[in-house]
Amino acid sequence: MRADHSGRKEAREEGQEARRLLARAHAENAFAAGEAILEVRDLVKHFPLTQGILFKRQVGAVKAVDGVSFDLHKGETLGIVGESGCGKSTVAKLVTHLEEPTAGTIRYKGNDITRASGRALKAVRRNIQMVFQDPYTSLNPRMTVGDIIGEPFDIHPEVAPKGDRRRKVQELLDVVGLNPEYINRYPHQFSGGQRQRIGIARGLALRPEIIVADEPVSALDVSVQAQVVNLMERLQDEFGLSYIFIAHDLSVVRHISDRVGVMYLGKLVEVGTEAEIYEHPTHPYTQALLSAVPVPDPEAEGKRERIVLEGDVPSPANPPSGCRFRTRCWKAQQRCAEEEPLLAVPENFTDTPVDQPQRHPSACHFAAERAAVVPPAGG
Ligand SMILES: Nc1ncnc2c1ncn2[C@@H]1O[C@H](COP(=O)(O)OP(=O)(O)OP(=O)(O)O)[C@@H](O)[C@H]1O
Repeated sequence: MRADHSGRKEAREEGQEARRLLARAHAENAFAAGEAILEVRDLVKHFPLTQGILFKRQVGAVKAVDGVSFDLHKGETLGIVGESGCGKSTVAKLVTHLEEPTAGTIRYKGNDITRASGRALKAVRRNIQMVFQDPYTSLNPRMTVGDIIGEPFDIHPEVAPKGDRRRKVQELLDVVGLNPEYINRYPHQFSGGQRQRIGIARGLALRPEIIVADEPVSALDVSVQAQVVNLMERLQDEFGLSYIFIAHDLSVVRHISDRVGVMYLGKLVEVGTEAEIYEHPTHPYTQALLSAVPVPDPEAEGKRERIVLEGDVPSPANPPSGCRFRTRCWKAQQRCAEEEPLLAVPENFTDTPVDQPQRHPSACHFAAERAAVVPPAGG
């Protein structure tokens, strides 16, 4: 019995290794084909947990991001979704170099920028810009809109020489749909949506190639959210931008994203195209998240089954062994506690034709489709 068990375990480990290699080869191919503008591999950020006042000693670590890999392609929007505390903002800060990773690599156009410093870091910061969540607190209330939008030019005067700045800022105001004559106004004179437009104009000032938007519309009224998302889509087309769009709201992410990554406790658990994730999710966590999205049609709402997750999200300082989602998962078995599922095409879909939407990376030993959890797009 025992020999049989260890034999199966060995076979499983071999299978896992093969899938790990395949996943890596696939990622490398994608880059070799010149598709990826940004490659993130095995990114880790652990924040030390310390105790003591005079003599601080480390007693553990918050595993905010724990082995995240993805590619971002030119002109693409990659949405990242997940509950509060799953590590989305930390991923954003790592990609934009506001935090230094504990491990892993970030490559921009083939160059390793993980620990870039000096000139290289300046160039990275110019090309990868961030738009923040809260337009009410992220803009300095004492600065005029012109100074806020033009501030990046102080660090990169080559983009806009002093005499040219006012015109450049007015152009940017126009591009984001604000009156260029508002250049001398202060943030409090604008609505939430207008303030987020100012934040976007500032993000665009240096003509970046990538914008990382961390919950850019979460603080706005629903009616204003759509306007800002539409503006971002228009700017993407106009300037050939690539976006990493972070949000906890699955409906907002669906609207703008080409691909979506679902995060849970510091890891990506499922990645796929918008249709793969929303219409053919195979990870139980994604299915639970989607089942909680409100459906506008009361009849459809009445018919669908809502998955209620039990328990709270475990602490990222002490995540469960094996699959991190297992403590809240209705499918969990012994294997889930012993063996961490990889983010790859699940075993039971490896024979599925490649063009089938259910065949996409999902980190679950028991990945399976679950029908009709969300309304069709636009429904
Ligand atoms: N500077 C820090 N020091 C210690 N722990 C941190 C720090 N920044 C984030 N964390 C922790 O890391 C985990 C992930 O946080 P993060 O803000 O990335 O999550 P999130 O998914 O963006 O959530 P939210 O939407 O609430 O911002 C959380 O448990 C958080 O408390």
